[in-house]
Amino acid sequence: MATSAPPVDGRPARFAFIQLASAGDGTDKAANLEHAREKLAEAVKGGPEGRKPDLVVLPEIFNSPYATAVFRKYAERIGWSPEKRDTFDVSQTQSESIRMLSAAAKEHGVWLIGGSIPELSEDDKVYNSSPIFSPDGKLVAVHRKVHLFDIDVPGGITFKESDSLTGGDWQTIVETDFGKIGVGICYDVRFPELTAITARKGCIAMIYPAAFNLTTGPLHWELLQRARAVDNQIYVGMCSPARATSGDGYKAWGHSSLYDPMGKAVGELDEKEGILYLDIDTDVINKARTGIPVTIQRRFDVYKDVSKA
Ligand SMILES: O=C(O)CCC(=O)C(=O)O
Repeated sequence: MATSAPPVDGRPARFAFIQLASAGDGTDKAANLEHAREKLAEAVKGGPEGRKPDLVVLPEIFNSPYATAVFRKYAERIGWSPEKRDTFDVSQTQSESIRMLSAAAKEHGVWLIGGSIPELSEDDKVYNSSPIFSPDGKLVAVHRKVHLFDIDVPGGITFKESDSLTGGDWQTIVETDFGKIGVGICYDVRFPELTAITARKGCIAMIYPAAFNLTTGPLHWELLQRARAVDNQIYVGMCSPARATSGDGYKAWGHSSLYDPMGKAVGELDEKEGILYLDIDTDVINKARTGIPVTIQRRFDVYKDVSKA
């Protein structure tokens, strides 16, 4: 039996989370895209230290209002599927958001988790989808939010994504030059199995474009990220939109943040628009796994099949 966890593959890297404000009231898609394009150009400059990030992340549903009634209206046909992973040609997509994001990733030479956008599928369903680009502008993956945000907290918040969205049915892992990264979207963070499997497949981080609210944000936003990070001894981060300061639309919690494998905050924003730079290091993962060796102490003989429990 192994006495220490095998080291993870990867190298130190820098992330930039863009806590984006909607342009105006959020209803003007062209303005939202233009604002995101400008903020991407700002993020790659690397802030006061001038250190360019390896990976830039945008928030959940950044090109449309976050409202079930309008997802279909804003939805775009991307045309990517896991079967087309090696052959997908971004110049053929009908999606203007994908074209803008691909061009930005290529122009700036960065990995890009392009937040999420409403996607219209070939069979006319609408998904909440996160496109991921390599530094040459290739669309390497699209994560469709697996777990839909259907909740009803009396006196708090009621939201039912399944009114207009369908849940995705694949897990998303991207192989970058600094390590494997898992991607989920917002409510997906509440399902520890997705993160556990991602970590066991060798990921160094799990990143969620997200948009928590003012009921569950203060209670669970930080807790869920730290729990996923400590359980799996990886980095876990969520990138939120900035909180809208006017109007009666969705009010996001903000507080984009990243936690390390020991549960320590690498960085966190408040609720306002901003760019968060975050440095990660695989040594931190390896040290955590050597010191607290849960990765090699698991008892799958006792909890063989969690789905049947
Ligand atoms: O899980 C939560 O409390 C919030 C989730 C959410 O806002 C979302 O999935 O968009």
